[in-house]
Amino acid sequence: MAKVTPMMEQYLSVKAQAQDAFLFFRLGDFYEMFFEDAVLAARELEITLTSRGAGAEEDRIPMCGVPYHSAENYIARLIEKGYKVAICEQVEDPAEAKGVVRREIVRVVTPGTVMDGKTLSERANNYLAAVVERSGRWAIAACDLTTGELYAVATESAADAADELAVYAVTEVVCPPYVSDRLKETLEGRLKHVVYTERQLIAGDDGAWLTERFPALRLDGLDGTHRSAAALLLQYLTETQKRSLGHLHEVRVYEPSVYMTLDPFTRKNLELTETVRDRARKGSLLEMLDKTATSMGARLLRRWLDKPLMSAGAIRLRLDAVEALQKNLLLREDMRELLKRVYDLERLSGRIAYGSANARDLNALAATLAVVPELMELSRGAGSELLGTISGDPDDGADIRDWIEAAVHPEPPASTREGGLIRDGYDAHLDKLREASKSGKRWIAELEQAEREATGIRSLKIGYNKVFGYYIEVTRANLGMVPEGRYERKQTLAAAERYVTPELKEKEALILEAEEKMVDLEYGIFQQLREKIAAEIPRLQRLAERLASLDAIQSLASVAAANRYVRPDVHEGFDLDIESGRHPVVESVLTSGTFIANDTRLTMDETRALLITGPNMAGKSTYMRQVALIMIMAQIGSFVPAKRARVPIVDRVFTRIGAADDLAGGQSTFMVEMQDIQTMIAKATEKSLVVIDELGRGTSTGEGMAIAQAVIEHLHENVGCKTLVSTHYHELAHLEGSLRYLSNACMAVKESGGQVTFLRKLVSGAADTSYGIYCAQLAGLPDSVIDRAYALLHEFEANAEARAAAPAVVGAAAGGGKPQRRGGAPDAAIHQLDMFADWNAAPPAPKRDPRADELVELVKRADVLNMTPIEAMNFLFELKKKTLS
Ligand SMILES: Nc1ncnc2c1ncn2[C@@H]1O[C@H](COP(=O)(O)OP(=O)(O)OP(=O)(O)O)[C@@H](O)[C@H]1O
Repeated sequence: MAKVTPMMEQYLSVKAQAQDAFLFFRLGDFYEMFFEDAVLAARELEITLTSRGAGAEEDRIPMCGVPYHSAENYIARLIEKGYKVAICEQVEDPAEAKGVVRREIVRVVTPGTVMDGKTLSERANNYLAAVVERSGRWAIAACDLTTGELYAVATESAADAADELAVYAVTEVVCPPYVSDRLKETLEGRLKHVVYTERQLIAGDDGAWLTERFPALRLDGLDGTHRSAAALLLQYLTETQKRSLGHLHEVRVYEPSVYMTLDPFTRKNLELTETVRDRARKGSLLEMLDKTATSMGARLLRRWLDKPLMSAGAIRLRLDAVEALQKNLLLREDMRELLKRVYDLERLSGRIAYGSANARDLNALAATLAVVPELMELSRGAGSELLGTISGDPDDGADIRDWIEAAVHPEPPASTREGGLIRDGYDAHLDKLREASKSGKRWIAELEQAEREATGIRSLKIGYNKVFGYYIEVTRANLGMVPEGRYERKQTLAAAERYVTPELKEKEALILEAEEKMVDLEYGIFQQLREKIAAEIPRLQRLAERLASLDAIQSLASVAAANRYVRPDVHEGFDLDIESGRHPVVESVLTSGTFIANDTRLTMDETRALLITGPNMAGKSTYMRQVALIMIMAQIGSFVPAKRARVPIVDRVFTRIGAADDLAGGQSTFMVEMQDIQTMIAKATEKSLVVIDELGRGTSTGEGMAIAQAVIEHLHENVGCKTLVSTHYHELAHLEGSLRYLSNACMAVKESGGQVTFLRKLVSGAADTSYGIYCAQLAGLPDSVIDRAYALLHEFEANAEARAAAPAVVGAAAGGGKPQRRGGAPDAAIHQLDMFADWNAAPPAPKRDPRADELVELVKRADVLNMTPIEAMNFLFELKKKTLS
């Protein structure tokens, strides 16, 4: 483009500072976008693309725009789609500008830095993280800009860093390019909707940079790697926010080992915060546990669930507090009622720091502070150490509340630029101006009466509009009575004429001047107050944290009381002993009393691993998940769904479900499963809990079974962790004989009159069958298919028996014999029924056809789940050829 207009020149130079964002360029009442921004925005926002001349006529450029008053909506839509928006405003008064009005970017909104709008959930944090790598250590600095929380943690590998990022459910990651490549590779799409923003590390000394730019920021405990991450994060925030970040006043550093590690897959699979099927909060453990009354409490409870504790002392402190409230219904109810009056102090503080809080926000702050003394009084009386600490802090923000109550009008408008913000009597000058404006208005009201009398026009009115100011209005019928000379015509309407008089004009000038001054003065007073409060933000944040903790504890106590949960006895040993445990979520959706409770005993000296076989639909997955959930609940300080529970502290919970259940995940799910198993084997310790549902299902039976056995043996021999494995491979039951600490268990069923009832009771011993065909029958498959399936099964079993008669090929890895302690026969009342007992006596097996055997063998060996469609076609073609040959 040869020559551009001065305005375009300005646009291009501003755009150069916001390459990776849409530039919303303010022109009058619109934000305009040009060039590629315009083309893309028109498509994403479904708005009309136009063009305008930018210099020479042939250089028409694409453009589109959105009205500034509805820009928030458009910005939110772009952010939701993972874009960034740089907002460029006029920064000088057009009247004073020489040439093009100066324009600057005032803020860049990005997915990780949204401060308001509907993109932001009230009950969840919105984290932005910076990630750096230094000599193999990966540090993360994560910040929720809306609340001012700022954390730093360093991990030893990219995989661990990825786990941490998943905990924060970050929406945006700022990192150098090589780090983003590694993270993307490690996360492999497991963290959905993350925007990667590539930035280089800051040049020079991170620590010096931080102290120079953020002198008030506390950096205790940060090492060099943490500091790099914090500096990168704050540099990005400075670049995008272009304003005070006074509410970020402390970086909290922690060791990853102070919390239980839960990888993204385990979180997802256990449905801790959202369900697998529709990623909804409803149906998750969080939804079950969340009876908080405030958004702060809801966010804190989620953070607790994201990071279960590892210290028995800290867990017991929380449990004591929960117990104190669980036992005291009245206290709990009173607390809840008071908490309902508490506003989101964390986000209010953020808005105050940002200078975007309005007068209503300050009133909300005062209303919140008003509740604090009573809440703390209740908390003090509850009789728990943690509640005592929370209420022991004497700061209730009474001074801040007084400032607000003295100054701010009880019912102010949402805008801070229209006056009406400040109470009468607060500022003498403002009162004077108000009086002047009021007396002017009184004078005008009196004038109306006087003019009616002077002219004899009874319908004469004095009105006001923004364009013409005050005027005297006379209807057309009365125009003849208008005094000649004294009234000056100003505006003609269809039914009336409007006039002014010199004295009305003079009064108007006085009133408007007073009002303008009043608006400015009120805004000035308000701003001063807001800044004064901004200096107290660390206090407000501490208070917010105390209130959030009360709410989270109150929530856990309410849930415990409502669902008959018990206090777990948490200890640092190995043994797990749950009497009559229940699955908190499944139980809540079943009609009361129908959930069948089950015991769990995993001990160092007897059973460390359970191999659970049993029919489909019998409740294996539910049972294993319930054990994991109970352990996680205990470590966040929650009561648990059981009659009694002694729960050891675990460092990690791993879960893995069969590949076939995870098909939505992508192409090679079996590969992903194996990678997860690899991580599990590498990371699990004796203090971990491993839950594997349908191990090795994604490949052929032989290989699947071999892998399952090898993994179980490895966990048993080399790790010694608590393990729950469910399998369809009943053949693996023999492992009980060779693995000292493994026991068989199964889900009991009862049969009567050809009907199978799942009893959902875990009993010792191995199941004989999966009842898969029975399930198929329940699902309504035609009788012909069911009959044929039974016939084939019978045949397969006969083959298997024949093979079993040959020399054994599967040897036990565990050396040494194991005492005979097979699980024993199931309860007499509960038969591990052999569905095929009748079958053995039933029609003789069809005559053996070697060709059919070969086909069956081929089909059995086929790894269908890992075949491409073409391979599957070829395979089918081969089969067909063989049947014809
Ligand atoms: N203890 C229980 N009490 C009552 N109902 C239960 C119980 N456990 C499971 N259920 C019900 O049984 C259904 C099947 O349970 P689950 O998915 O755990 O079975 P499964 O043995 O893992 O089956 P599959 O092997 O087919 O995956 C669940 O949807 C649940 O509603």
